[in-house]
Amino acid sequence: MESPIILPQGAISRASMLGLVLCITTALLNRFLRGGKARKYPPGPKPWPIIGNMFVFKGIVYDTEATLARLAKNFGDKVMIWLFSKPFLIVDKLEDAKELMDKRGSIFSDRPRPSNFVERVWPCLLPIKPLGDEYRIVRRIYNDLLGPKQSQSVRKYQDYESRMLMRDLYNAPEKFQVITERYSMSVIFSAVYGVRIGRLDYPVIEELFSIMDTMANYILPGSLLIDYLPFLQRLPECFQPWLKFADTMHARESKFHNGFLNVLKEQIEAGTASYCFGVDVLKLQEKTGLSDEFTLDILKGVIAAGSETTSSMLQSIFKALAMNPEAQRKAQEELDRVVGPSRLPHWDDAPNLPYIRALIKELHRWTPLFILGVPHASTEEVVYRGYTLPQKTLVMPHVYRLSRDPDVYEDPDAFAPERFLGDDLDSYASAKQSDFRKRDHVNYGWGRRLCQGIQVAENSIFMQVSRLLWAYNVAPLPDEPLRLEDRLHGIVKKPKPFRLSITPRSEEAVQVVLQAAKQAVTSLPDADSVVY
Ligand code: HEM
Repeated sequence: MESPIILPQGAISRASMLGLVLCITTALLNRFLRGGKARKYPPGPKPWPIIGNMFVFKGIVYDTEATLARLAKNFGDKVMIWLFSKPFLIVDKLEDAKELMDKRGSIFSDRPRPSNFVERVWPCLLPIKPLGDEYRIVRRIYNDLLGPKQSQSVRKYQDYESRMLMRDLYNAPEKFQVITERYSMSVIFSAVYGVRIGRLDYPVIEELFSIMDTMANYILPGSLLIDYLPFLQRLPECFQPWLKFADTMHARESKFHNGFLNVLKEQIEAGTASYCFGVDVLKLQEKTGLSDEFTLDILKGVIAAGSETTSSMLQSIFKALAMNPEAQRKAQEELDRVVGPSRLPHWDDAPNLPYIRALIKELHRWTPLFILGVPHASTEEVVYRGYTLPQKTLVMPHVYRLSRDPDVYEDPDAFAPERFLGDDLDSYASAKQSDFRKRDHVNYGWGRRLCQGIQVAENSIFMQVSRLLWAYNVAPLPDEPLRLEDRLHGIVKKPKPFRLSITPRSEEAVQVVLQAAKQAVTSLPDADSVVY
């Protein structure tokens, strides 16, 4: 269905004509101010008067990989593009990404101000929140919530759900993408609300997917008219129909999440609640008097940041493993030696599985979650390597290229977990290394905006990779060659639906998987009890 506020692809030129008239004064003023001093900007395509590189920007939104490859070929590893007077710097080199977003983190840790539409729907979505008091409060709360100790406390849900996942893969291997989606959703909802998701076809979960699908059309930068014509946000509210729609979506989402929070509150009252992040946030609310809305927004934010990301990563992992049988074989040899044939791998095995650790790092490097990572905005003008980067420059890490930077990774296109053997640091510690060459991968971002869910995510990935390879062989089907570049359009580039062969490694493995699922216990209520 066409929406009056989403920008259909062909409408950009119409939008720009309208913008041309209304932006002219501001843009000329901007140009005059910018041109005051002689500045050398990084190379990039020549901007059009007023609209800048709007058409290149459109290419980045709708045809990301091809457009970025063209820009790199024509202009090198640092490319500046302009959207009206807003500068964007695309970086392809790990050294530059580290220098800007990590070493100059005091300057490059802001986010672009989201449109008033996105702000109204997700007031507390930390990954897109600009710096400010509210950002600092939420970041501090998340630091406490998602730290190593709390992440350990929710491991029991990851263990439980991964047993269900292993069993489901045996029963319906062809549904591995849905099975993985359910696993990721159930882990994050268990961790946040203490409510598990046994099935994806519950009406309440269908409502979640419906909200997510609707919002996917609006959140991608460049998909709304106001992304191109931001001055429209200064019109009186009655002339901004998208705000009414934003309020409706926010209310719909709140209703959904309140259903989950109410189940948790009932459990707390009855004295039967298991530990989850919601328990901590409700205690904090009692202590500090946070409003109900803010409390709910904090919890919503964890779900939003942690569900699609993990699910997408886990699905890519299936594909990467199938494409790399030799690495799979080596991992299985290690699992057989360390874990043996009669039980599933467990947390305690992790320190004794160096190849699995290296394999997980390589999976992050080889098939990163984002092609173009989450942008960092600067709060002041800097001169970097002779180039001026104006205040509010958006640094866009080209994660796919960064993960194949030949200055750091030998034979970067090869899938070679061996490159990480001997690197015992976890991804969080590795991100803090001052030498960019020593960091394992950049899938969790940089500096002060580094992903706060690393521990939760890494635990989920360890459970899936170690148990999957212990129990199953994953291989491509003869009639379906697998290609990394087959991804869906969206912020998180999920793999397009694909098929695989997933077969048990032995009859004994099947028995262990079925037994482990049978013996698994949980006291968490299921989402079918949620009233929304
Ligand atoms: C494999 C899974 C995941 C990947 C690859 C991932 C990656 C990322 C990336 C690239 C960023 C932006 C970093 C930057 O701007 O430099 C980010 C931000 C964030 N992530 Fe994750 N993430 C994952 C899972 C999770 C999970 C499970 C949670 C929560 C439980 C989470 C919570 C967050 C939060 C709160 C932020 C915002 C940080 C900020 O802007 O200050 N993430 N993540």
